[in-house]
Amino acid sequence: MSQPLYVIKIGGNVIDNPEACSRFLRSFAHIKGPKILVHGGGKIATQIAARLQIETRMVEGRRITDKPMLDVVTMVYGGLVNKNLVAQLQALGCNAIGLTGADGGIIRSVRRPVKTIDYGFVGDIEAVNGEQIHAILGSSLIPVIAPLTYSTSGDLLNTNADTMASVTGVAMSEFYEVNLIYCFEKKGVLSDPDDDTAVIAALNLDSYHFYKSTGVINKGMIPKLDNAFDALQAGISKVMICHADDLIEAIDSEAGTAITL
Ligand SMILES: Nc1ncnc2c1ncn2[C@@H]1O[C@H](COP(=O)(O)OP(=O)(O)O)[C@@H](O)[C@H]1O
Ligand SMILES: CC(=O)N[C@@H](CCC(=O)OP(=O)(O)O)C(=O)O
Repeated sequence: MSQPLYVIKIGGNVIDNPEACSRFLRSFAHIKGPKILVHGGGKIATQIAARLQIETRMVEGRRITDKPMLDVVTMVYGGLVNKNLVAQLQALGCNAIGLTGADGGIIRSVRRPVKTIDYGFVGDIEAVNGEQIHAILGSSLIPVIAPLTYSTSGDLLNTNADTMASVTGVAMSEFYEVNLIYCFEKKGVLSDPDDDTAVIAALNLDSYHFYKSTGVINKGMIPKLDNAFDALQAGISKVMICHADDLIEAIDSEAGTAITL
């Protein structure tokens, strides 16, 4: 059996809370062996854009990214958020290296074609350079990946962080037994949105479709789960969705929601 690799995604609501973020990073630092952190930061991008008087428009959970917004997300994801996470991990003894999809050519995308909506500089992922990421991990570095990719025409493209984590995990399953864990600010996928303790311990495709049809699963959880099921269908060993405080317990299947086909 191949070696385990942990691909952990942390969402913007946790990153935006310094105490919650530092608790999460301490747990992340405890994970032994090869690991990758993929981060979001959507909430912070929205706040900084507002300070610059740039309006945020989201359609189906995706940010409309015109040139001024691309500049904001480049600065926020590739700079502010990524480098602060790297600095904090270094202080915890983790040799983290901050990367966008453009660095080392690790994740290439194509600008999303305009159908009814023009998303602007938003990328749909075309290729992940798993060999390159494997080589970085082989140097005992811990990649911290920002949700930006590059196109063959030289653009940086804004790319959903949940999707970045899923496709990165899939590419790495050629080399490792990949565990993909989505960490956010709730205890898992909930069967009652008003009850934070109503965690669904295991969610398969049938129960997902049921909860989606009743509206219990909605908004940002839908694309997150679509990414989770895509990852399982493409060969990832295990996918969990859990609270950022419960990362270690979720690795041991003692907290959060296990996603199964
Ligand atoms: N059934 C559900 N259980 C938990 N969260 C849900 C559910 N349905 C919708 N959500 C929403 O999904 C959000 C998570 O998606 P998103 O905001 O995209 O996450 P992230 O912070 O990781 O980017 C939660 O903040 C929650 O409001
Ligand atoms: C295209 C697109 O929508 N990109 C996302 C990337 C950040 C992200 O995914 O952040 P969270 O994980 O914190 O939501 C955005 O700009 O909001």
